Amino acid sequence: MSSKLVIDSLMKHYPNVSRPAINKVSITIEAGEILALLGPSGCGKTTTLRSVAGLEQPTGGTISIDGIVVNDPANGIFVQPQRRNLGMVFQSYAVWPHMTVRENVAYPLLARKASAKEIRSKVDEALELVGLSDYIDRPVVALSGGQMQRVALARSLSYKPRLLLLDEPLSNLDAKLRIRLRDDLRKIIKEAGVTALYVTHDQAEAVVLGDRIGVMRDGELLQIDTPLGLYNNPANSFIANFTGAEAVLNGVIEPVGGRGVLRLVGSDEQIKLIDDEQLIKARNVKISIRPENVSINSVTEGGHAVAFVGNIVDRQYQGTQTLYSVDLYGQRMDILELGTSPRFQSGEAVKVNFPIDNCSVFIN
Ligand SMILES: Nc1ncnc2c1ncn2[C@@H]1O[C@H](COP(=O)(O)OP(=O)(O)OP(=O)(O)O)[C@@H](O)[C@H]1O
Repeated sequence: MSSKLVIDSLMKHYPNVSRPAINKVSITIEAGEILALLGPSGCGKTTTLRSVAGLEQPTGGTISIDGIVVNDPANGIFVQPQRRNLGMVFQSYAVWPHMTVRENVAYPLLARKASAKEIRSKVDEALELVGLSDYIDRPVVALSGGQMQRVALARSLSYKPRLLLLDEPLSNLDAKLRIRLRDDLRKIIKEAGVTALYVTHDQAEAVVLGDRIGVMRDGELLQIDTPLGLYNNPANSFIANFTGAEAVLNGVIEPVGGRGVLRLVGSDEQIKLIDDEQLIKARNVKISIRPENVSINSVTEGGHAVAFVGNIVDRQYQGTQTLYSVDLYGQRMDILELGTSPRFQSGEAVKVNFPIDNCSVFIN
């Protein structure tokens, strides 16, 4: 059974620290949904997760699980962690080293006084879910890091928690394992049908795992949206940047008949028309573009709706792709081209095809 989690105006003030670690954070996670909480180190994501777990006492706001309030400091309500029926997986492999895989996964069921028959079937089911059925009698210390995290996950899911909380569970794994377990994790969580809160500073993890992503900075929740929404309509330049839009160019908007014409500083070419009044009023704006959304062509190739001529100043061959640094009217932008053979040289003039629908415009 999965549950709905509602976090409302949550606050956490640590004693003797002026800025709150979390500041009026409100998030609703629907039953069966995976919400990834993304943000740089120190933004307050772990504090939010630990508050939901009951391991941290928030100083304001409320948390409720399936309509039952578990935290409400203003009214003296605090439900102990063990009474919240949550599953947790952390960065460190929290497994019992002296036990086998079976004993580890059975542990929370024993603590809940389940019958031997029930324990057997639930352990089998949880290990099947994480793909470790063949390792059931192995001591956990004889497993790889990735397998230990699968044990930790199976142990957290075996007793069918109402919510699964995961705090950077892939951070200690090497790159290849991290990607494999990342891809499997979503399938496992969805198959278990459990509501999940997943904390990470890795945007790729958030995108692959989350049904929605919440982005935090300095204790505040800046935006919450689907991965597609977040990537294509970031609310501000911090989010655009944090989710990988590396090129930020200076733009200017000229008002024409109630609308605004967006141009790149130094160029006469119209990029697009703008209707946002605040942007038109600001005039000087930032245009953020993802390197992978821009394409480049030889200057001799055919036209494109909005194309600028730029010069390649540098290129970095990355094996499966090449990252070009291009000068555009005195501004630098990165452009990424997939493929194992770079097509352009440093110093070459190229046509830069501007992704009109995929550029975000922000006030300076
Ligand atoms: N016990 C504490 N006392 C005082 N300040 C704390 C305490 N624990 C955390 N903080 C502060 O609260 C803020 C949020 O910390 P938190 O651990 O939630 O961030 P985070 O986004 O999870 O970062 P990381 O990814 O590095 O764990 C930080 O500024 C941190 O320094």
